Amino acid sequence: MWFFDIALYINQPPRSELFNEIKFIFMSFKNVENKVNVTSEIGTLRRLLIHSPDSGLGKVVPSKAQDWLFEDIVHLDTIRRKEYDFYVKILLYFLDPEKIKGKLAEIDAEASRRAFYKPDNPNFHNSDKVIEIQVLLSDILKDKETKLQLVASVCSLENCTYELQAELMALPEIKLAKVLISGSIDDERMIFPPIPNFIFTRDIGITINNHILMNKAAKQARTRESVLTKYIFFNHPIFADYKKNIIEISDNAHHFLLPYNEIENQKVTLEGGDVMVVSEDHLVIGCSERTSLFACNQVIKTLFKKKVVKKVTVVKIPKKRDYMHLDTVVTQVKRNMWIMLGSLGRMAETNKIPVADVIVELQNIKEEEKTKIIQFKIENPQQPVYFEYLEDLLEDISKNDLGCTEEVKFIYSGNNKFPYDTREQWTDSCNLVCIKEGVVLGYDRNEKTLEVLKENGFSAIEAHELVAKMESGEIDPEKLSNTVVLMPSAELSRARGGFHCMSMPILRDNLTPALS
Ligand SMILES: NC(=O)NCCC[C@H](N)C(=O)O
Repeated sequence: MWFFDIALYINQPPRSELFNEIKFIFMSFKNVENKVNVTSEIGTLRRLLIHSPDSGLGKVVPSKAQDWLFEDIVHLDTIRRKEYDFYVKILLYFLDPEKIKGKLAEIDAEASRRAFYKPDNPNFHNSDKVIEIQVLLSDILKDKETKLQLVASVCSLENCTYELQAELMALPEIKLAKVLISGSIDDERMIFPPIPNFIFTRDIGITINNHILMNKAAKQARTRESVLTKYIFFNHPIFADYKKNIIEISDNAHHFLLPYNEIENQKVTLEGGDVMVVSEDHLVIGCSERTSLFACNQVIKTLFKKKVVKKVTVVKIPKKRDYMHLDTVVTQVKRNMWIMLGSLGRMAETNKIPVADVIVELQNIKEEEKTKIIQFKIENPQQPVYFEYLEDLLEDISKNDLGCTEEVKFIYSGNNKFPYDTREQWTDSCNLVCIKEGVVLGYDRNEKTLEVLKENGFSAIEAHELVAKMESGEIDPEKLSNTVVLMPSAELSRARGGFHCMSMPILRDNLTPALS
């Protein structure tokens, strides 16, 4: 079998002439229930995994907020009632309207005490389209063997005593699922840390066509999420037909023989926010703070060997907290429209603050911060193609993978004007999720970016207004187009992720051919 190492290529200068293989996508618009299939970032969303803020978010203390990857402590009731619940409502109107349409007044009545939104409550919506991961966890815990294995794994990870392990084993599954996620028993007793980032389900795994690539968390604060999801993917009936299609990546062979100080540099880590299925044949991976070059290398080899995709592009972005995953700097809005941070693309030069004398070392650091883009093809991985700018890659995807004939447009965070570009990227201006092509959810606070979206033909509607109008019938979700839904964000944005991060699509419609 051929062997190649992307590290050999990533540091080479980009070639100017790009080789574009023209290929249009003609795919069916057929959906089958309980199917796992995602072939784009923008096809109509049919099923996804989400996780509503659990009580663990309300246990983040200031001294641990940064370690647990939150920028601040959040107010639990506000984040649920005034923010995340709107996300659930909107997803249900689009994906599973029977659950909500005509019932909103009762669902949101004070007397209902949010039962519809609580996964451990008998009146929980329990949608099989908008799938709450805590429900999947409690489902698999009904099996004694799985329960035994999972409790042992978590207890080993969290260094629990044998006595605590026995106590957890004795809990009924619905309660146990809650404890394994929140880290607390009866909401009172903290037994291990919360996993507040579990709301960012994008990062736990990625559906690539009919395969699922599992993550390998880079941060200790997210390792329990990986353990829980591994058991879910391998044991829950909704993934039963796809067991052979679950892809795990592993540490490099004999990594344990390396001295500790070298292990750090050779880590294999991958988080879903770095992985985008942009077409049936093409996967884009960010090599970032969270996803290592070694992981990219392994993913490419595995996907090519299994023939899951034909093309993988690695986008190396600066390893910075600000841009922890690729989807914090770029997401797709329509087949010919992308939203991105200008400083990582062609616009990098335009809003730089002038520096009089830049010393050579600093220049080198700047060089390291440049985005590098390299594309591997299954038929000849040893001859990769380089793209100079992110826009070049995105334009190539729109035109050559998705068959776009119109002009490809780039919406820049904060209109690419300092300081709004960086401020708004920090609060996820570039992290939008498509419910269907051209209908996206994003935070309400990124005003400058929104202005540019509006200039490019988008209307904006506040989440509460959209919900009211879908309930009254004034707006038909099927007919909505070119719209950005402005989601309340005061608390959620402190967790440093947007709606792209808060969604793990498992089924999207395939894109229909582009109209020419
Ligand atoms: N895909 C994403 O960008 N996810 C956001 C993750 C935010 C979370 N606080 C983290 O730092 O991991």
